[in-house]
Amino acid sequence: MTLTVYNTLTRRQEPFKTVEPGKVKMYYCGVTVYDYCHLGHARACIVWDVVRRYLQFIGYEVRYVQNFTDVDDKILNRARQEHSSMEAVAERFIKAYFEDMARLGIKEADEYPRATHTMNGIQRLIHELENKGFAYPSDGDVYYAVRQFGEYGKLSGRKLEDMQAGKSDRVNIEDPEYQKKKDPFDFALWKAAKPGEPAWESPWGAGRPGWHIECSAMVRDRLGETIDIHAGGADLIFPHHENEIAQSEAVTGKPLANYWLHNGMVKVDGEKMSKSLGNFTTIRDLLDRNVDPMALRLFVLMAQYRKPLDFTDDAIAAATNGWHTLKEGLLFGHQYGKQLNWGVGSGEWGVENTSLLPEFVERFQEAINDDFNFPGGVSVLFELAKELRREGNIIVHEGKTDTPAEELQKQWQTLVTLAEVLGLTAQPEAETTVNDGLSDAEIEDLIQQRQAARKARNFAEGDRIRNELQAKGVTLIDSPEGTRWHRS
Ligand SMILES: Nc1ncnc2c1ncn2[C@@H]1O[C@H](COP(=O)(O)OP(=O)(O)OP(=O)(O)O)[C@@H](O)[C@H]1O
Ligand SMILES: [Zn+2]
Repeated sequence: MTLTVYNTLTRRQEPFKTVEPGKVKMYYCGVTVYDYCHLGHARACIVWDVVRRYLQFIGYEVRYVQNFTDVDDKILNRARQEHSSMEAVAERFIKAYFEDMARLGIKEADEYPRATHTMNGIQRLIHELENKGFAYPSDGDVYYAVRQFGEYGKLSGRKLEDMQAGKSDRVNIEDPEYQKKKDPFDFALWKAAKPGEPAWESPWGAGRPGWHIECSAMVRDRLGETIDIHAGGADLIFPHHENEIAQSEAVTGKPLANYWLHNGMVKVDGEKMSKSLGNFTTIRDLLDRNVDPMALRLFVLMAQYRKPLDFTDDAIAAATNGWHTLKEGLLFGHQYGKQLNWGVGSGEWGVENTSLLPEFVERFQEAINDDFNFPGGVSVLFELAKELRREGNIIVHEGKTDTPAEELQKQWQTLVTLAEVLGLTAQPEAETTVNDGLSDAEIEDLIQQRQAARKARNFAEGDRIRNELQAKGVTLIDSPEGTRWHRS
C-alpha cells in the first residue's frame, strides 16, 4: 500500500517518497499573532496534526516545524490600538495559541521558530539573493526582482504576462512602495524602519523583514534546503508560497519542497473566515459554548481536507452527534471490559498486547493513503463504533452477548488505536474523577519527567506523559516561558 498525495506544484496525485528514507521533514506556515485563533486556523492545525500523526503511524519519523509570524503591520496596528508593543501583542497571542491548541489535542511541533528570532538567517538569505542578482536595494528597502526568476508562477500556475499590472491587488500605485520598485511585481524582502516602529540593524539600514522571506529563512535554518512537505492554507499559494519558492530556489538551485500541500478554507457565507475580514468565530468562543473539542475535530475530518468547508451551527451539531456515537464506541472497553473479563487490572485493557483487526486497519489505511481521505478513515471508525454500541445495548438488555469477548476486545482496541491516529480520544468520566486526586507536587513531578524526556528528544515518552496527565484530568499548556497546567 502506497501513500499518494495531491501536490499543488504538479497538480497531480503522486506517490509519496521522502528525500531520506523513513524520515519526513515538514513545515507548516503558522499564524500571524495579532488575534485569537479562529476556526480556519483550527482546521489547518487539525489537518496538519493528523497528517503528521498518520505519517508517524505508518512508520515515518517526522520532524515538524511551524512558525509564528511575529513582525507584521497587522501586529503593529493592534499594538498601536492597545497602546502596547508589537512584542507584547505577539506574546499574548502566542500564549493564547498554545492554550487553544492544547484544548484541541494538537500535538506540539518540534520547533516553533519566530521571525524575530531568525534575523540572521533572513539577512543572510537576502544578501545571497542580492549577490546572485535576484534582489536590489532601494531607498532603505530591498526588493526581489521577480522577472529574474524564470520559474516564477510555477506553483500557482500564474504567468506574469497574464497578471494585469494595476489590477492585481499586489500592485497598488498609491502605495509608497510602488515608487521604489523597478517592476510592479517585485516584492519587499526588507523594509526600511519607519519612525517609532521596531527595527533591526542590517547592511541596508535599520528595518524589518518582509513576510515571505521569513519562511524561506526558517525552513532553511531549521530543516535544510529541500524538505519533503511544505503545508499551509490554500490562501497562501499565491503570493506567499510562490515567493518562498522564488527566494529559496534562486539561492540554492534546489527544490524548496517536494510536496506542496494545501488545506481548503473554512468559509462563512461563502467567504474565507479571516482575522482581517472580522467574520470569524474563535476556537475559544466555540469551545466555551460547550462544543466538545473532539466534535470540532470530527467536523474538520469529515470533510475532504482540500475542499472549502462551510462553518454553520448545523454542521457543528451534526459533528457533535457523530462524536457521541464514536465516543460510545471508544468508551466500550471502559464500560464493559471488566464484565467481559478482558485483561483485568492492566488499566489499558492490554492494548499493547493484543493484535488489532487487520481488515479494519487496512481499510483505514487504504482510505487515508488516497490523498489523506480522512472522511474515509472516519467511516471505518463509525463502523466499529456502531457495532460496539449494538453489542453494548445487547449486554445492557440481556446481561451478556454471544460475540466472543476476545473479538470485542480486538474491535475496541482497533477503534481506539485508529481514532488516536486522527487525534480522537475519549476519557471515561469515572476515571477522571478517581484520578482527580493527583497532588500538585505529583503533577509537577510528571511535568519535569516530561521535560527531561523531551530534552533527550524522546518525544514519544513526552507525549505519553502528557496523555497520562490528560487522562487524569490535567491539561498542560506549553509556552515559551515553560509549561503550565490546569485541572479540567
Ligand atoms: N479560513 C481559513 N480556513 C483554513 N485555513 C486558514 C483560514 N484562514 C487562515 N488559514 C490558515 O492558517 C494559517 C495562518 O493564517 P493567518 O495568520 O494568515 O490567518 P488569517 O485569518 O488569514 O489572517 P489575516 O486575515 O490577517 O490574513 C495559514 O496557513 C492560513 O492559510
Ligand atoms: Zn510561510
